[in-house]
Parts: sequence; C-alpha cells; structure tokens
Amino acid sequence: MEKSPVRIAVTGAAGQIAYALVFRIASGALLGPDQPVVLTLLDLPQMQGALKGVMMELEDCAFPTLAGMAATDDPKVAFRDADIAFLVGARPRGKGMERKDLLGANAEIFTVQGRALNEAASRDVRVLVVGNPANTNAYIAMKSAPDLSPACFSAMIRLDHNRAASMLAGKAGIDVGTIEKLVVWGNHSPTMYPDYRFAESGGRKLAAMIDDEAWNREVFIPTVGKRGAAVIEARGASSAASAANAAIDQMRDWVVGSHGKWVSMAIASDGSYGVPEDIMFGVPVTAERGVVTRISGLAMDEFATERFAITLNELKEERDAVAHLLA
Ligand SMILES: NC(=O)C1=CN([C@@H]2O[C@H](COP(=O)(O)OP(=O)(O)OC[C@H]3O[C@@H](n4cnc5c(N)ncnc54)[C@H](O)[C@@H]3O)[C@@H](O)[C@H]2O)C=CC1
Ligand SMILES: O=C([O-])CC(=O)C(=O)O
Repeated sequence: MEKSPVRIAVTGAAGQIAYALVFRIASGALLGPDQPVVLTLLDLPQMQGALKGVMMELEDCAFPTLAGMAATDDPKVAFRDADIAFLVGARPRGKGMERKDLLGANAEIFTVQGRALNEAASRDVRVLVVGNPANTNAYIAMKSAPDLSPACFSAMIRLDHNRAASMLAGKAGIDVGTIEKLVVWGNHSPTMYPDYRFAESGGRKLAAMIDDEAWNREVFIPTVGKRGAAVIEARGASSAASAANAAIDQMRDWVVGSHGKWVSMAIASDGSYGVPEDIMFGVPVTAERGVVTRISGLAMDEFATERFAITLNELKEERDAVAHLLA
C-alpha cells in the first residue's frame, strides 16, 4: 500500500537556499524514493510571483514523490498539519556583517512563526531553523510555541560539521565518509568549536593521524568558523547549495535515523555540559526516527573548556538580547 504523504513546510521558499532545497526534498532525497511528500511554500506577499515560478519548475520536474504543493504568505496556512518544517526565510548577511547582526532584523519572524507552529502544526512536527542567527532564532521559535515539546526544534549546525569533516579529510588524506565521532559545539557563528578529539576513521584516532595541535588551533578552528564569510567574499552571496545540502542531511538523520553515527545538532539544552536549559547548543547526538539522543559525558580538557565557554557566553548574550521579545 502506498504510504500517506508527509507534509513539509519550507519558509523563505522563493530565496536562494530554498531554490536548492525544495527540488531535493521533492525528488526523494530527504525521505526516500517511496515516500510521497506534500510541500507548502511560504514567502512574503511580494514574493508570490517568484514562488509561482518555483512551483512551475517543480511541476516540470515530474517528481513521482511530489504528491502536492501549495504557496502561501500566511504562516498558519503554511504550517497547517506540518510534519516537518524548514525555517529558512530570513535576511542573509552581507560582507562585513556577523550573523548576530541579523538578530534585530530576523528575530520577529521567529516569534510569529513559532506561534503559528504552536497553533497549526502536527504535535510531532520536526522544525529545523536555518535562518540566521540560527541557534537563537530556533530558541525564539521554540519559546513562542509553548504547546510543542522543545524536542520539536533544532537549529542547523550541520553545515559547520560538514565543513569540518571535509577539511579534516583533506588534512589526513582520508575519505570524508569514513569520519566518525566529529563534534561541533555551540553556536553557528565564528565562536563555534569544531572538535576532533574523539574523531576516528577506520578505527584510528584522527587526532593521532593529524598530530598537529598548532594546525588545529591556528588553522582548522578559525577556518571552519569563518567559512561562511569566506563563501560570501568569494561568491558575493551567502552559501546556498551547501546550506540546503546540510539542511537535508540534518533533517534526514533526525527523522529517518543516523544509524548510530554521531552527528552535530543544535538542540535545546537539558542542562548537560553546564549549558543552561533551553539554549540551542550544538552537541553530538545520534538520532532515530525523530528521537535525538545526546552523547553525554565527553571529557573536556583545558583548551576545550575555554572554547566551550566562549561559544556558550555568546549564546547567553543572544538569549538575553531577545528576552524582551518573549516576555
Ligand atoms: N544555518 C546555516 O548554516 C545557514 C543559514 N543561512 C541563512 O539562511 C537564511 C536564508 O538565506 P537565503 O536563502 O540565502 O536568503 P534569500 O534572501 O535568498 O532568501 C530568503 C527568503 O526569505 C524570505 N522571507 C523573508 N522574510 C520572510 C518571512 N517573514 N516569512 C517567509 N519568508 C520570508 C525572503 O522574501 C526571501 O525569499 C539567511 O538568514 C541566511 O543567513 C545561510 C546559510 C547557512
Ligand atoms: O555565513 C553566512 O552568513 C551564511 C551562513 O550561515 C554560512 O554559510 O555558514
């Protein structure tokens, strides 16, 4: 018997990330070739014309897994019975800006959308926030949706995880797909802490294979942290295809399963690792059918403790800066 369709909402659906994302979702890259999906595409009223063009192209792909689609400018319509929501719609940064500079411009979007999710979405909805600053936007959306479990929300740190994995593979001369137990801690910002102390490839420790702590501290960590800005500098626009790819990776691992593999996800803290409850913090997890399990009890040395505190402090500051919106 044919499976019933999964309802997937994408916001910012006329934007550049969505242009790389919705075609992959519709093609089965997210949930597999035998799972029909219905797409609901949200964007601003003035973008409905462009959105119509995206839908025409989706139609022209004749994807067997695309069971239906609709466009709207109303978040409550977009999120009605949604099983999965990608919150992409937000202003991107330009050259010389940090992601947190977008907090003022974008925070309001996530209170409105959090409330709409609270009212309209499936009670088991899985919401991935991509729009920057992603961690704090996810925190705002979660806090604006008190009837949904905090476990329904995550923020995207997978692009950073993928960037770190590619860089490590190049340095160690190994295939990127063999890397296990890589972690990106904290905020999707230059303060993030990509950490390969636990990482392995084919049962061998990456730290021993690389054996270059100066490279870790002076090259690897800052390069991963500033990769988004480097892409903006090179492309004149922020990452789009790689962001869409990471969104697919994070959501697929979340709702289908990571099959025991550690992946980095920013999720609401339960107090582990000393992170105050509810802050959306990147941690290593495994996931199976929508249920995320944090890898707990990983040891912190002096340098790790220092890096961890920097990214945590930034997230505390961002949380405090949006407190008035949630009062
Ligand atoms: N978390 C991550 O790793 C990454 C996050 N991003 C962020 O993703 C966001 C989107 O990036 P792009 O697609 O490149 O931007 P874009 O400007 O091409 O598209 C954004 C779309 O969102 C729409 N939008 C704005 N306000 C909206 C609202 N209230 N409701 C629905 N739609 C709305 C705009 O009309 C536009 O079509 C940006 O904030 C960007 O910084 C980008 C790359 C990676
Ligand atoms: O850097 C940006 O503004 C876009 C982004 O989040 C990334 O590419 O990591």
